[in-house]
Amino acid sequence: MTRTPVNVTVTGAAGQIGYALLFRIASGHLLGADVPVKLRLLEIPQGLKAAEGTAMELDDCAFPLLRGIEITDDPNVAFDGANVALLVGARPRTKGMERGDLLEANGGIFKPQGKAINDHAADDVKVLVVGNPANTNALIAQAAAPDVPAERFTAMTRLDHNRAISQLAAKTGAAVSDIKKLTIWGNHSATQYPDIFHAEIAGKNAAEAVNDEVWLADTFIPTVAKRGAAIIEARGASSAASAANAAIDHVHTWVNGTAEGDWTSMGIPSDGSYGVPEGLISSFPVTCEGGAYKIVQGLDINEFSRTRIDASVQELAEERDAVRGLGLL
Ligand SMILES: NC(=O)c1ccc[n+]([C@@H]2O[C@H](COP(=O)([O-])OP(=O)(O)OC[C@H]3O[C@@H](n4cnc5c(N)ncnc54)[C@H](O)[C@@H]3O)[C@@H](O)[C@H]2O)c1
Ligand SMILES: O=C(O)C[C@H](O)C(=O)O
Repeated sequence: MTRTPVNVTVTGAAGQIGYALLFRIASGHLLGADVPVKLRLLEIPQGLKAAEGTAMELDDCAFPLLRGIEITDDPNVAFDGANVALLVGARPRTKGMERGDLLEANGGIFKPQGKAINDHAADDVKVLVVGNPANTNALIAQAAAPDVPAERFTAMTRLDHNRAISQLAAKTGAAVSDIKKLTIWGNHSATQYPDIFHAEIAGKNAAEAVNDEVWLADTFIPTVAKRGAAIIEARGASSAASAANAAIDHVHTWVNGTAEGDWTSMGIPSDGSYGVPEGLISSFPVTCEGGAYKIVQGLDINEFSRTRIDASVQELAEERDAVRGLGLL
């Protein structure tokens, strides 16, 4: 049976994450090896020529699943009929720019894109925001799309989740595939909290296996939370292939489900669970099934975790108040 292609829109398509992302979408890693895709690439006018170059390379791969590429600088065209929207393009922080300036500049991007999704996307649209500050950009886009169910707007903390698994594997000598139920809580920022208290290594509790609170507090948490800055320092540019890989993982899991006995981390609108104020887009442990996610309930949060979750959530609330003050919500 021939399947109808899924429309996948990627913003910031000519950027470095876009370059690492598009070939994997077209080769079937985003949705599945039997799911044809049509790509829509959104760029600003200065980025269109480079996006055309990337599209030429995509053509040159002769991917069997790729059923078309459209390039545009108009969000209304880019999101028309979109089933999956990957919002990667964002305004990077430049010298002398304050956090408020960054939020305002990104408001100018994510508000119109949210409106375009509201007006033109397919009924089943799923949105992943990668562009930073990802959680608050997702909130801005979601607020501009009142006709789209709020839970369809998500922010990426899967890169943090993957980083944490890798650090834990390195510390314990375990295989990455043996580590389950790790959680990133809060914001995709240096305040995020990677939680190993409910994680398992080959079925055993990870915190007990590690048994080293000093390593946890002074090495593991800051290493994961500041990994983005460490990559920038080492590479001279922010993470790209690993960010693209995490975007693929995030959507693949959302659409195809979490494995039995495991969960993942996603930035999603809070329903008030775990004391996170309703509406904030915060990272939670979630399971996915049938194209929908659910927050894992009933986890016991100890004092060590509570303080750190609260600090990151507080930062999210401040970002929300700042964009509200700018009239973006
Ligand atoms: N959430 C995460 O884990 C995570 C990880 C890595 C990077 N990021 C963020 O992802 C974003 C993209 O990173 P990058 O390295 O690809 O940046 P980049 O500068 O290489 O590319 C960004 C692209 O976006 C385009 N763009 C800007 N405004 C746009 C708009 N209004 N519409 C469409 N396109 C637009 C630019 O022209 C550029 O081509 C950054 O904000 C970065 O901080 C997030
Ligand atoms: O940290 C950054 O600024 C880039 C990105 O968000 C990352 O986590 O690698």
